[in-house]
Amino acid sequence: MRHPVVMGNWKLNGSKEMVTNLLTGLDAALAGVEGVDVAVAPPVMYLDLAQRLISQGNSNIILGAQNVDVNASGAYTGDISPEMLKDFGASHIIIGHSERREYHHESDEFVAQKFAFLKEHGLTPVLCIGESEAQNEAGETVAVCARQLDAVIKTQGVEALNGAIIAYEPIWAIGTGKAATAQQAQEIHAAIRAHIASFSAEVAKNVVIQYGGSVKAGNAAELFAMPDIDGALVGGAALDAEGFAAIAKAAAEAKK
Ligand SMILES: O=C(CO)COP(=O)(O)O
Repeated sequence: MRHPVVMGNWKLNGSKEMVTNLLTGLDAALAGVEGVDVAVAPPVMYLDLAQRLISQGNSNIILGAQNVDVNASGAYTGDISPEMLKDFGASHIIIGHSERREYHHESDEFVAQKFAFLKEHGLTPVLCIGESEAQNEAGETVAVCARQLDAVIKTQGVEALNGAIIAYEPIWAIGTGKAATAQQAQEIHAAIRAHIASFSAEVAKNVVIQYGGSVKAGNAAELFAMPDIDGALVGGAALDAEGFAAIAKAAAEAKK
């Protein structure tokens, strides 16, 4: 049975005060919650503070980050390495988010390089895939997701997906309040899993596939009721401790 993972992607939001309030509130709101891995990805500036707050709390919040670069050290101004993320206890690292693919022109190949680099350093890639509205309307959703996955599978082997997390995030659903319906998302998740199964049934059975895009406390339960939706990558709703904890609880409840 796959263990659900609910992760908050805080994007470019935060201050020392906000990080303190959010993590303190989340720790309290998650008291007694079991059966779901809960992770947060603050901006890297706040990893140190987040690590300290999490270690003082009682719930096992997993620390993550929103990006990694592809060099280990040296003359790469502005870059962040896997070992630096590890140094602050961050284990679950988001790569290939559509905002980075779009605003930073990250290609499938570059994202795959990041994937390999994270694995090499023992970190968990949270690989985002997903189609634009135009691609969706053109019926290209599954082909786009398969192409984004194949950049990893065909260069690193399908076993590279063992222990990694895939986040299916349709771009048209991100920050729009227009989430995919549970049925729509299930259909694509099943197709993604079937694509992976065409390489290895075992890997496909075990890989966690999160849904992301306007997940809220109000639609989480119906999404998690779907057999191939193993958790969520949450943006806006992850900035509220109670609301985010409610999403995590819905995952724990649905996957009992
Ligand atoms: O991009 C997302 C998570 O990575 C989803 O963002 P929203 O939950 O704000 O739609």
